[in-house]
Amino acid sequence: MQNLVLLRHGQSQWNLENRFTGWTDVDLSEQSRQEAARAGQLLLRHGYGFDMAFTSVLKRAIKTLDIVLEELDLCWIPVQKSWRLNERFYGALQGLNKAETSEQYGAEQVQRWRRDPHALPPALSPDDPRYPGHDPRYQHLTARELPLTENLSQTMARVLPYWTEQIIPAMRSHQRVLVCAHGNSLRALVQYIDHLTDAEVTQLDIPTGVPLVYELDDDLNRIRHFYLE
Ligand SMILES: O=C(O)[C@H](O)COP(=O)(O)O
Repeated sequence: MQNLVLLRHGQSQWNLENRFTGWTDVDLSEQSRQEAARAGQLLLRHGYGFDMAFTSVLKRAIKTLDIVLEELDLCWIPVQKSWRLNERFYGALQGLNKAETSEQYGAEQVQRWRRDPHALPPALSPDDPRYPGHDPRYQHLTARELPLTENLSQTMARVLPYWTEQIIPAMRSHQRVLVCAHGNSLRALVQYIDHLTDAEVTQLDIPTGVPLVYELDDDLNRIRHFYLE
């Protein structure tokens, strides 16, 4: 048996301000540093150790991971960063306040954009300053890979190659793995690992800063999973 730990970054400044974030590279809030430290302490107390970690190219996940590794005294382990673990790209909603958007479009529509795995938020145009093609960290991406908007099933489609080509091989070579990512990139991963239906994933919310432990058999099938308390 082996463990895999998934962790959503601590509260970001825009989680706090209730704004759609997506690929916007906002920082952690003050509170989240404590959340991340607590996640690290919990992992330490329950005896979890790691040989390698994976995260996105967004600072709220990177900094959360740094704080967790600091608590575990594991700052030295290899950390691999990829855009494929980024938050779901929220298109033209990025930056908007979620409550104000509900007032404008109706709560039901906004809930569909947020949770329905096939609902596409309004798209950006490539000349929008929020388009990731303007950001040097995404320069190696093809035009097809650069999103204008994304639903959860598209997020899953770009997370899965990373899962099968990087994370699974690390676990197959018995590396103990920590993945620090985002609410929706983790929802996509959990839908895949747990074989959730679209109806089930619509109900799924992953809390910030709480380690989600998967116990996997030798074929990396899920035995059980639980949040560390
Ligand atoms: O990108 C965001 O706004 C959040 O990280 C996730 O938001 P959601 O819960 O509205 O999907």
